[in-house]
Amino acid sequence: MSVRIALNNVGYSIGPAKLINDMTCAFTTGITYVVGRNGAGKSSLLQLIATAVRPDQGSIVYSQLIRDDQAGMYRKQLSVEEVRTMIGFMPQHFTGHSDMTIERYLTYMAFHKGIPYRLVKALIEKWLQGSGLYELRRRKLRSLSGGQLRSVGLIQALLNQPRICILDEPFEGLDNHEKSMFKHALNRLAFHSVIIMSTHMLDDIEQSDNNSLIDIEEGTLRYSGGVDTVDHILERFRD
Ligand SMILES: Nc1ncnc2c1ncn2[C@@H]1O[C@H](COP(=O)(O)OP(=O)(O)OP(=O)(O)O)[C@@H](O)[C@H]1O
Repeated sequence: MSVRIALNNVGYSIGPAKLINDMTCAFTTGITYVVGRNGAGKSSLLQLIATAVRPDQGSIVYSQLIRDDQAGMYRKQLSVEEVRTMIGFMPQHFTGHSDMTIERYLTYMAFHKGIPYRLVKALIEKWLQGSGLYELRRRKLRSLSGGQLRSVGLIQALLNQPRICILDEPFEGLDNHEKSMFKHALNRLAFHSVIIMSTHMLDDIEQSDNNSLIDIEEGTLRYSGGVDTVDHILERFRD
């Protein structure tokens, strides 16, 4: 059932540097694009939501709509442990396990995510075929190009159709075929998952009622809302 992520006055610092400043916003089912200039705090925000780092001010509350025969519909607050089992995350500098082959790494990740043994081989084969990585499946991650490694990072994040999917610059370095395959997969996932992705590539922002956008500047929220009414925000980045 649907997940909601609410940030309440979230602040995050490293030493004296204030990376995220008093941020209040919420994420629900669909794709939310996170935009902002270099150094705006996009990666920091995604790391916070992915539970990779903790806020030093405010809170992040994860909840899920539950249907219960006795209690009816209600929102259950999720623990960090529960949230972590629901997250697919691709960080900005994804490396995976550089000594593993693509096939071995994805198999390892599939087991790690609890995908039943009997489904793993066919599932990975399908992703590798779709992304054009099948012929490279016995190559070690460390020998891949930036775009190929990014594709592996995206596959591991999407493998188990996570209810929460956090992707930092997912399309960087991908060719058109790879990009359209992953966009298609994300659009399908967006019907029942919260997808949050940062992007520099404004042309990749898809106009849809289901999609949202947040714009941050120097760690502060400048805009949070629909994608359709924000051409003026996007103009800021086209210069
Ligand atoms: N370990 C750190 N110590 C101090 N400052 C940091 C650290 N990591 C990041 N910063 C600073 O925090 C700010 C936000 O960084 P962040 O990587 O979140 O931005 P970003 O919007 O993702 O940038 P980009 O688009 O260039 O990847 C930047 O000014 C960055 O220099």
